[in-house]
Amino acid sequence: MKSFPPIVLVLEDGMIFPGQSVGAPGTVSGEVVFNTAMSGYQEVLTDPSYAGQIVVMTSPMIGNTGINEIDGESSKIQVSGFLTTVMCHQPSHHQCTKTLPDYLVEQGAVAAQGIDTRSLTHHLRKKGVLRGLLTTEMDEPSRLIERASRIPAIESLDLVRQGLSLNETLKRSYTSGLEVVLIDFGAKGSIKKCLEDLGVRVRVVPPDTRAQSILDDRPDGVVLSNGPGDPARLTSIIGEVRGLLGRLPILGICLGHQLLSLAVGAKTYKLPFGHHGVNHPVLDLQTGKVWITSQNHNYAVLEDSLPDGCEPLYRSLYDGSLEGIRFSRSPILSVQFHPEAAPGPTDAFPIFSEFLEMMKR
Ligand SMILES: NC(=O)CC[C@H](N)C(=O)O
Repeated sequence: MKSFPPIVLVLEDGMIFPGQSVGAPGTVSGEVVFNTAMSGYQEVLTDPSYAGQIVVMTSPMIGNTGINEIDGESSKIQVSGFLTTVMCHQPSHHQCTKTLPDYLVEQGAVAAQGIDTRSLTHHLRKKGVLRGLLTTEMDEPSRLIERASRIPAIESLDLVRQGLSLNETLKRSYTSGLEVVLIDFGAKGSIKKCLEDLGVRVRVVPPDTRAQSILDDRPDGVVLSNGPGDPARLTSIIGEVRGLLGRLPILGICLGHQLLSLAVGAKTYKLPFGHHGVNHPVLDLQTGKVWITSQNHNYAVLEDSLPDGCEPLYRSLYDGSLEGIRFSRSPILSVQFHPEAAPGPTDAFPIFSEFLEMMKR
Protein backbone atom coordinates (compact mmCIF):
# COMPACT_ATOMS: atom_id res chain seq x y z
CA MET A 1 0.00 0.00 0.00
CA LYS A 2 1.24 3.45 -0.90
CA SER A 3 1.95 5.68 2.07
CA PHE A 4 1.45 9.41 2.01
CA PRO A 5 3.51 12.07 3.75
CA PRO A 6 1.88 13.96 6.62
CA ILE A 7 0.33 17.37 6.08
CA VAL A 8 -1.50 19.72 8.47
CA LEU A 9 -4.06 22.44 8.14
CA VAL A 10 -3.44 25.01 10.85
CA LEU A 11 -6.13 27.62 11.45
CA GLU A 12 -5.51 31.10 12.79
CA ASP A 13 -7.56 30.28 15.91
CA GLY A 14 -5.24 27.40 16.82
CA MET A 15 -7.23 24.42 15.50
CA ILE A 16 -5.08 21.83 13.73
CA PHE A 17 -6.38 19.22 11.27
CA PRO A 18 -3.92 16.48 10.31
CA GLY A 19 -4.09 14.67 6.99
CA GLN A 20 -2.02 13.02 4.30
CA SER A 21 -0.44 14.92 1.46
CA VAL A 22 -1.79 13.98 -1.97
CA GLY A 23 -0.46 16.96 -3.92
CA ALA A 24 2.91 18.64 -4.15
CA PRO A 25 5.01 19.16 -1.01
CA GLY A 26 5.13 22.70 0.35
CA THR A 27 3.27 25.36 2.28
CA VAL A 28 0.31 27.42 1.13
CA SER A 29 -2.01 29.77 2.94
CA GLY A 30 -5.40 31.32 2.39
CA GLU A 31 -8.92 31.80 3.59
CA VAL A 32 -10.49 28.40 4.30
CA VAL A 33 -13.95 27.91 2.74
CA PHE A 34 -16.13 24.84 2.34
CA ASN A 35 -17.86 23.75 -0.86
CA THR A 36 -20.84 21.38 -0.69
CA ALA A 37 -20.85 20.22 -4.33
CA MET A 38 -20.84 16.45 -4.75
CA SER A 39 -19.28 16.64 -8.21
CA GLY A 40 -17.56 19.27 -10.29
CA TYR A 41 -14.28 19.32 -8.38
CA GLN A 42 -12.33 19.99 -11.59
CA GLU A 43 -14.35 23.15 -12.24
CA VAL A 44 -13.92 24.22 -8.61
CA LEU A 45 -10.14 23.71 -8.71
CA THR A 46 -9.75 25.77 -11.90
CA ASP A 47 -12.27 28.56 -11.08
CA PRO A 48 -10.21 31.78 -10.74
CA SER A 49 -12.70 33.14 -8.17
CA TYR A 50 -11.10 30.76 -5.67
CA ALA A 51 -7.69 32.44 -5.82
CA GLY A 52 -6.49 33.07 -2.27
CA GLN A 53 -8.74 30.37 -0.79
CA ILE A 54 -8.15 26.87 0.53
CA VAL A 55 -11.20 24.81 -0.43
CA VAL A 56 -12.63 22.03 1.75
CA MET A 57 -14.93 19.66 -0.11
CA THR A 58 -17.68 18.44 2.23
CA SER A 59 -18.57 15.52 -0.03
CA PRO A 60 -16.75 12.55 1.51
CA MET A 61 -15.05 11.17 -1.57
CA ILE A 62 -13.52 13.32 -4.28
CA GLY A 63 -11.80 12.37 -7.53
CA ASN A 64 -13.94 9.42 -8.64
CA THR A 65 -14.10 10.51 -12.28
CA GLY A 66 -10.52 11.79 -12.46
CA ILE A 67 -9.53 14.77 -14.58
CA ASN A 68 -10.54 15.27 -18.21
CA GLU A 69 -9.56 17.59 -21.06
CA ILE A 70 -12.82 19.55 -21.15
CA ASP A 71 -14.03 20.58 -17.71
CA GLY A 72 -11.34 23.10 -16.71
CA GLU A 73 -12.69 26.63 -16.12
CA SER A 74 -9.19 28.00 -16.80
CA SER A 75 -5.89 26.44 -17.78
CA LYS A 76 -4.55 25.81 -14.28
CA ILE A 77 -5.43 25.10 -10.66
CA GLN A 78 -6.51 28.37 -9.03
CA VAL A 79 -7.33 27.39 -5.43
CA SER A 80 -4.55 27.93 -2.88
CA GLY A 81 -5.06 24.50 -1.35
CA PHE A 82 -7.50 21.59 -1.51
CA LEU A 83 -8.84 19.34 1.28
CA THR A 84 -10.80 16.08 1.19
CA THR A 85 -11.70 13.23 3.48
CA VAL A 86 -11.20 10.43 0.98
CA MET A 87 -9.32 10.97 -2.26
CA CYS A 88 -10.01 8.55 -5.08
CA HIS A 89 -6.77 7.22 -6.57
CA GLN A 90 -8.38 4.88 -9.09
CA PRO A 91 -10.91 6.91 -11.03
CA SER A 92 -13.23 5.53 -13.62
CA HIS A 93 -14.72 7.59 -16.44
CA HIS A 94 -14.49 7.33 -20.21
CA GLN A 95 -13.18 10.90 -20.51
CA CYS A 96 -10.64 10.60 -17.71
CA THR A 97 -7.05 11.31 -18.78
CA LYS A 98 -5.40 11.37 -15.34
CA THR A 99 -6.13 10.88 -11.68
CA LEU A 100 -6.93 13.87 -9.47
CA PRO A 101 -3.86 13.32 -7.23
CA ASP A 102 -1.60 13.12 -10.32
CA TYR A 103 -3.10 16.41 -11.55
CA LEU A 104 -2.53 18.06 -8.16
CA VAL A 105 1.12 16.96 -8.15
CA GLU A 106 1.66 17.98 -11.78
CA GLN A 107 0.22 21.44 -11.07
CA GLY A 108 2.26 21.89 -7.88
CA ALA A 109 -0.91 22.19 -5.79
CA VAL A 110 -0.77 21.44 -2.07
CA ALA A 111 -3.64 19.13 -1.13
CA ALA A 112 -4.71 16.71 1.58
CA GLN A 113 -6.80 13.61 2.07
CA GLY A 114 -7.79 12.21 5.45
CA ILE A 115 -8.90 15.60 6.78
CA ASP A 116 -11.90 15.50 9.13
CA THR A 117 -13.83 17.74 6.75
CA ARG A 118 -17.04 17.36 8.74
CA SER A 119 -15.66 18.80 11.95
CA LEU A 120 -13.69 21.42 9.98
CA THR A 121 -16.89 22.52 8.22
CA HIS A 122 -18.83 22.65 11.50
CA HIS A 123 -16.03 24.78 12.91
CA LEU A 124 -16.12 27.18 9.93
CA ARG A 125 -19.91 27.43 10.13
CA LYS A 126 -19.62 28.42 13.77
CA LYS A 127 -16.64 30.76 13.51
CA GLY A 128 -17.00 32.00 9.94
CA VAL A 129 -14.21 31.84 7.39
CA LEU A 130 -10.76 31.57 8.96
CA ARG A 131 -7.27 31.94 7.58
CA GLY A 132 -5.28 28.74 7.37
CA LEU A 133 -1.85 27.38 6.63
CA LEU A 134 -1.64 24.06 4.80
CA THR A 135 1.82 22.58 5.04
CA THR A 136 3.88 19.43 4.62
CA GLU A 137 6.78 21.19 6.37
CA MET A 138 6.23 20.18 9.97
CA ASP A 139 7.19 22.47 12.82
CA GLU A 140 6.20 23.19 16.43
CA PRO A 141 2.40 23.67 16.58
CA SER A 142 2.80 27.02 18.32
CA ARG A 143 5.04 28.29 15.52
CA LEU A 144 2.61 27.08 12.83
CA ILE A 145 -0.33 28.74 14.62
CA GLU A 146 1.66 31.93 14.91
CA ARG A 147 2.36 31.82 11.15
CA ALA A 148 -1.33 31.15 10.43
CA SER A 149 -2.32 34.21 12.44
CA ARG A 150 0.00 36.35 10.30
CA ILE A 151 -1.54 35.33 6.95
CA PRO A 152 -2.74 38.50 5.23
CA ALA A 153 -6.52 38.94 5.13
CA ILE A 154 -8.00 38.30 1.69
CA GLU A 155 -9.32 41.88 1.76
CA SER A 156 -5.73 43.11 1.44
CA LEU A 157 -4.84 41.04 -1.63
CA ASP A 158 -4.89 42.21 -5.22
CA LEU A 159 -6.11 38.93 -6.70
CA VAL A 160 -8.01 40.17 -9.75
CA ARG A 161 -4.92 41.60 -11.40
CA GLN A 162 -2.87 38.40 -11.11
CA GLY A 163 -3.30 37.85 -14.84
CA LEU A 164 -5.99 35.24 -15.12
CA SER A 165 -6.97 35.98 -18.65
CA LEU A 166 -9.10 33.84 -20.92
CA ASN A 167 -7.46 34.24 -24.27
CA GLU A 168 -8.15 31.08 -26.18
CA THR A 169 -9.60 31.96 -29.55
CA LEU A 170 -11.87 29.18 -30.67
CA LYS A 171 -13.41 29.28 -34.11
CA ARG A 172 -17.13 29.80 -33.57
CA SER A 173 -20.01 31.03 -35.67
CA TYR A 174 -21.57 34.23 -34.44
CA THR A 175 -25.11 33.69 -35.62
CA SER A 176 -26.73 36.31 -33.41
CA GLY A 177 -24.72 39.14 -34.97
CA LEU A 178 -24.10 40.43 -31.43
CA GLU A 179 -20.74 41.22 -29.93
CA VAL A 180 -20.08 41.57 -26.21
CA VAL A 181 -17.03 42.62 -24.28
CA LEU A 182 -16.32 40.31 -21.36
CA ILE A 183 -14.25 42.06 -18.70
CA ASP A 184 -12.05 39.36 -17.24
CA PHE A 185 -11.69 39.72 -13.47
CA GLY A 186 -10.81 36.01 -13.34
CA ALA A 187 -13.57 34.78 -15.65
CA LYS A 188 -14.64 31.16 -15.76
CA GLY A 189 -14.33 29.71 -19.26
CA SER A 190 -17.97 28.62 -19.16
CA ILE A 191 -19.26 32.21 -19.21
CA LYS A 192 -17.60 32.80 -22.56
CA LYS A 193 -18.78 29.42 -23.79
CA CYS A 194 -22.42 30.02 -22.77
CA LEU A 195 -22.47 33.30 -24.69
CA GLU A 196 -20.78 31.74 -27.71
CA ASP A 197 -23.26 28.87 -27.65
CA LEU A 198 -25.95 31.52 -28.16
CA GLY A 199 -24.11 32.82 -31.22
CA VAL A 200 -22.56 35.86 -29.55
CA ARG A 201 -19.03 36.99 -30.40
CA VAL A 202 -17.12 37.50 -27.16
CA ARG A 203 -14.11 39.81 -26.87
CA VAL A 204 -12.23 39.33 -23.60
CA VAL A 205 -10.50 42.38 -22.14
CA PRO A 206 -8.31 42.75 -19.02
CA PRO A 207 -9.70 43.97 -15.67
CA ASP A 208 -8.26 47.48 -15.87
CA THR A 209 -9.72 48.31 -19.31
CA ARG A 210 -11.06 51.88 -19.40
CA ALA A 211 -14.79 52.39 -19.90
CA GLN A 212 -14.15 54.81 -22.74
CA SER A 213 -12.05 52.34 -24.71
CA ILE A 214 -14.85 49.76 -24.41
CA LEU A 215 -17.48 52.31 -25.52
CA ASP A 216 -15.28 53.46 -28.43
CA ASP A 217 -15.51 49.96 -29.91
CA ARG A 218 -19.31 50.10 -29.76
CA PRO A 219 -20.04 46.52 -28.58
CA ASP A 220 -23.68 45.45 -28.12
CA GLY A 221 -23.16 44.81 -24.42
CA VAL A 222 -20.70 44.24 -21.62
CA VAL A 223 -20.39 41.28 -19.27
CA LEU A 224 -18.65 41.82 -15.94
CA SER A 225 -17.17 38.47 -14.94
CA ASN A 226 -16.77 36.59 -11.67
CA GLY A 227 -13.45 36.91 -9.86
CA PRO A 228 -11.57 36.47 -6.59
CA GLY A 229 -11.30 38.57 -3.46
CA ASP A 230 -13.09 41.52 -1.90
CA PRO A 231 -15.02 43.62 -4.46
CA ALA A 232 -14.90 46.80 -2.38
CA ARG A 233 -11.13 47.15 -2.69
CA LEU A 234 -11.35 47.47 -6.50
CA THR A 235 -12.01 51.21 -6.44
CA SER A 236 -10.55 52.18 -9.81
CA ILE A 237 -12.38 49.31 -11.52
CA ILE A 238 -15.64 50.38 -9.83
CA GLY A 239 -15.05 53.87 -11.28
CA GLU A 240 -14.73 52.43 -14.80
CA VAL A 241 -17.89 50.33 -14.33
CA ARG A 242 -19.68 53.54 -13.34
CA GLY A 243 -18.59 54.99 -16.68
CA LEU A 244 -20.46 52.20 -18.49
CA LEU A 245 -23.78 52.65 -16.66
CA GLY A 246 -26.62 53.72 -18.90
CA ARG A 247 -24.42 53.56 -22.00
CA LEU A 248 -25.08 49.95 -23.07
CA PRO A 249 -26.62 46.69 -21.77
CA ILE A 250 -24.64 45.14 -18.92
CA LEU A 251 -24.71 41.68 -17.35
CA GLY A 252 -22.93 41.25 -14.01
CA ILE A 253 -22.05 37.79 -12.67
CA CYS A 254 -20.94 37.27 -9.06
CA LEU A 255 -17.94 39.62 -8.61
CA GLY A 256 -19.33 41.51 -11.64
CA HIS A 257 -22.68 41.85 -9.85
CA GLN A 258 -20.94 43.18 -6.74
CA LEU A 259 -18.88 45.71 -8.76
CA LEU A 260 -21.99 46.91 -10.58
CA SER A 261 -23.80 47.37 -7.26
CA LEU A 262 -20.87 49.27 -5.78
CA ALA A 263 -20.77 51.44 -8.91
CA VAL A 264 -24.37 52.58 -8.31
CA GLY A 265 -23.60 53.37 -4.67
CA ALA A 266 -24.81 50.19 -2.95
CA LYS A 267 -22.68 48.46 -0.29
CA THR A 268 -21.18 44.97 -0.03
CA TYR A 269 -20.49 43.01 3.15
CA LYS A 270 -18.80 39.74 4.07
CA LEU A 271 -21.00 36.70 4.70
CA PRO A 272 -20.07 34.59 7.75
CA PHE A 273 -18.96 31.52 5.75
CA GLY A 274 -19.97 32.29 2.18
CA HIS A 275 -22.00 30.30 -0.31
CA HIS A 276 -20.06 27.58 -2.10
CA GLY A 277 -22.06 24.77 -3.65
CA VAL A 278 -24.35 23.66 -6.43
CA ASN A 279 -27.73 23.38 -4.73
CA HIS A 280 -28.44 26.89 -3.47
CA PRO A 281 -32.16 27.72 -3.79
CA VAL A 282 -32.92 31.23 -4.95
CA LEU A 283 -36.35 32.85 -5.09
CA ASP A 284 -37.28 34.72 -8.26
CA LEU A 285 -39.14 37.64 -6.69
CA GLN A 286 -41.07 38.35 -9.88
CA THR A 287 -42.47 34.91 -10.61
CA GLY A 288 -42.26 33.22 -7.20
CA LYS A 289 -40.33 30.37 -8.83
CA VAL A 290 -37.40 28.75 -7.06
CA TRP A 291 -34.18 28.19 -8.99
CA ILE A 292 -31.50 25.81 -7.82
CA THR A 293 -28.24 27.57 -8.51
CA SER A 294 -24.50 27.17 -8.49
CA GLN A 295 -22.84 29.59 -6.08
CA ASN A 296 -19.37 30.62 -5.01
CA HIS A 297 -19.06 33.86 -3.07
CA ASN A 298 -18.07 35.21 0.32
CA TYR A 299 -19.43 38.73 -0.14
CA ALA A 300 -22.93 39.93 -0.91
CA VAL A 301 -24.69 43.19 -1.76
CA LEU A 302 -26.63 44.78 1.09
CA GLU A 303 -30.22 44.94 -0.12
CA ASP A 304 -31.05 47.98 2.01
CA SER A 305 -28.29 49.95 0.36
CA LEU A 306 -29.69 49.68 -3.19
CA PRO A 307 -30.45 53.11 -4.65
CA ASP A 308 -33.78 54.07 -6.24
CA GLY A 309 -34.29 52.59 -9.67
CA CYS A 310 -32.51 49.39 -8.69
CA GLU A 311 -34.82 46.57 -7.67
CA PRO A 312 -34.07 43.24 -5.97
CA LEU A 313 -34.77 40.38 -8.35
CA TYR A 314 -33.57 37.24 -6.57
CA ARG A 315 -33.04 36.31 -2.94
CA SER A 316 -31.29 33.34 -1.30
CA LEU A 317 -33.67 30.93 0.41
CA TYR A 318 -30.84 29.88 2.74
CA ASP A 319 -30.08 33.20 4.41
CA GLY A 320 -32.25 35.80 2.65
CA SER A 321 -29.26 37.56 1.11
CA LEU A 322 -29.69 39.44 -2.16
CA GLU A 323 -28.97 37.33 -5.24
CA GLY A 324 -29.70 39.65 -8.15
CA ILE A 325 -30.91 43.05 -9.24
CA ARG A 326 -32.45 44.81 -12.20
CA PHE A 327 -32.44 48.48 -13.11
CA SER A 328 -35.68 50.15 -14.07
CA ARG A 329 -34.10 52.80 -16.28
CA SER A 330 -31.33 50.90 -18.07
CA PRO A 331 -30.85 47.42 -19.52
CA ILE A 332 -28.78 46.05 -16.67
CA LEU A 333 -29.13 42.60 -15.16
CA SER A 334 -26.95 41.38 -12.39
CA VAL A 335 -26.79 38.09 -10.50
CA GLN A 336 -24.82 36.85 -7.51
CA PHE A 337 -25.18 33.18 -8.52
CA HIS A 338 -23.62 31.50 -11.56
CA PRO A 339 -25.92 31.18 -14.59
CA GLU A 340 -23.09 29.37 -16.41
CA ALA A 341 -23.28 26.64 -13.71
CA ALA A 342 -20.10 24.54 -14.20
CA PRO A 343 -20.37 22.88 -11.85
CA GLY A 344 -24.02 22.74 -11.01
CA PRO A 345 -27.58 22.85 -12.28
CA THR A 346 -28.57 24.79 -15.37
CA ASP A 347 -31.78 26.40 -14.03
CA ALA A 348 -30.25 29.84 -14.50
CA PHE A 349 -29.08 29.48 -18.14
CA PRO A 350 -32.04 31.70 -19.23
CA ILE A 351 -30.19 34.69 -17.72
CA PHE A 352 -27.97 34.65 -20.83
CA SER A 353 -30.95 34.63 -23.24
CA GLU A 354 -32.53 37.45 -21.26
CA PHE A 355 -29.35 39.45 -21.68
CA LEU A 356 -29.40 38.69 -25.42
CA GLU A 357 -32.95 40.02 -25.65
CA MET A 358 -31.82 43.19 -23.84
CA MET A 359 -29.08 43.69 -26.38
CA LYS A 360 -31.41 43.10 -29.34
CA ARG A 361 -33.87 45.68 -27.99
N1 LIG B 1 -17.30 33.86 -7.86
C1 LIG B 1 -17.09 35.15 -7.65
O1 LIG B 1 -17.10 35.97 -8.55
C2 LIG B 1 -16.78 35.56 -6.23
C3 LIG B 1 -16.89 37.03 -5.98
C4 LIG B 1 -16.19 37.49 -4.71
N2 LIG B 1 -14.78 37.20 -4.80
C5 LIG B 1 -16.79 36.83 -3.48
O2 LIG B 1 -16.19 35.97 -2.89
O3 LIG B 1 -17.88 37.17 -3.10
